Amino acid sequence: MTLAPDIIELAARARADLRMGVPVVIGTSLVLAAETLGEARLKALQIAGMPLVLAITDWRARTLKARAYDTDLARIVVPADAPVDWIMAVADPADDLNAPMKGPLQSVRDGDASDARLAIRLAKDARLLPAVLTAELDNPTVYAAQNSLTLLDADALAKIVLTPSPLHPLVSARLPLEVSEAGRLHVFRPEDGGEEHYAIEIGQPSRSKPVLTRLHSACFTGDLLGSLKCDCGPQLRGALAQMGSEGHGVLLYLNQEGRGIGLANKMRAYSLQDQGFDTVEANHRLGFEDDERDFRIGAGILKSMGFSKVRLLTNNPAKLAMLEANGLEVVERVPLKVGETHHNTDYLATKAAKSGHLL
Ligand SMILES: Nc1nc2c(ncn2[C@@H]2O[C@H](COP(=O)(O)OP(=O)(O)OP(=O)(O)O)[C@@H](O)[C@H]2O)c(=O)[nH]1
Ligand SMILES: [Zn+2]
Repeated sequence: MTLAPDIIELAARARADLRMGVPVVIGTSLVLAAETLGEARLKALQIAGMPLVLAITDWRARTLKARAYDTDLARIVVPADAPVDWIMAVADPADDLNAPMKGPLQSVRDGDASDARLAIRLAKDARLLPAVLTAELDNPTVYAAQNSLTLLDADALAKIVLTPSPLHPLVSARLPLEVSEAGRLHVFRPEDGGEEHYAIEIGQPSRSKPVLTRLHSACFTGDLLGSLKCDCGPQLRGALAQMGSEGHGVLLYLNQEGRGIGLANKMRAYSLQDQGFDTVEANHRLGFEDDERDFRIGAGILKSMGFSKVRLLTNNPAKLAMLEANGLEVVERVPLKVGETHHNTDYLATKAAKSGHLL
């Protein structure tokens, strides 16, 4: 057996490289994340005379009024002498309102966008802004070897990126809680080096009856700091309290901070909200979908714990649909209306108007 890393391991390595500002090779493209691009590497590429393209999502392209010939993304031509600031101004909306955009931006029409699409997926998975600098390589294998870069086969990568990694129960231990002394915390670890997720089991819920369930997405600001901008903290404590008073339930704590964009990007979104954009518009200006979470992860954990029927504590119909589509029976939706403050009225109203949340 070979000791060489397989495609899942190479993808994990590539995510770490991109976060560090190290280039990776995907298919025939050299790729760097815009957010971590350094002046020295950009200069080296420019001196080598490599034509550079900045790939952004169609959401970001819409804000910048750039043509997205590749439907879900746009490949923007980078001027030969562009500094890092130019690239960041395209990638990051922080200064959109202050600094009028340089433009018009020219989009590439010819060629294949599939390497760029995979690169944006990896940048999102690395919780970076979805914007990547790319350059076409004549001989990707030799270039990667000469520069000690991670080399990913595009077809192999395409096969793994869209399916969530299998999760395995790692450890569980008794955890007495304020709401119930019969608490137990289970840790699940994915095979792809990504975030671990947790299940908090209260009591000993029967596996043959519907279990009171909450799929809670991590919210550092709401869960831990008592942020008034969202309703996450009260929802977390409310759900646990209800499980405690009924004597059993299961709360999945999914590490999908900021609806899957990560805390740094969520803070970027909060800055945009201070400029007057709502929660959905802020995600779009950053180049993200409204919601980047994958609820298949939650369905997988529930099934592996032996549950098949749930009473789901939520106001979000997308969670009901995703569980049903992934083999769980939702016998009841239990509303979870807690934590309204005068800071989050607009946030909750936007979720109802744009994300279909039930009031
Ligand atoms: N991107 C982004 N994420 C946010 C914002 N405010 C809160 N979040 C995140 O949104 C997620 C809220 O998740 P959940 O508690 O599962 O809520 P939900 O999808 O609204 O559904 P229910 O609470 O079940 O009704 C957490 O990951 C928060 O970090 C925001 O303005 N922008
Ligand atoms: Zn929150």
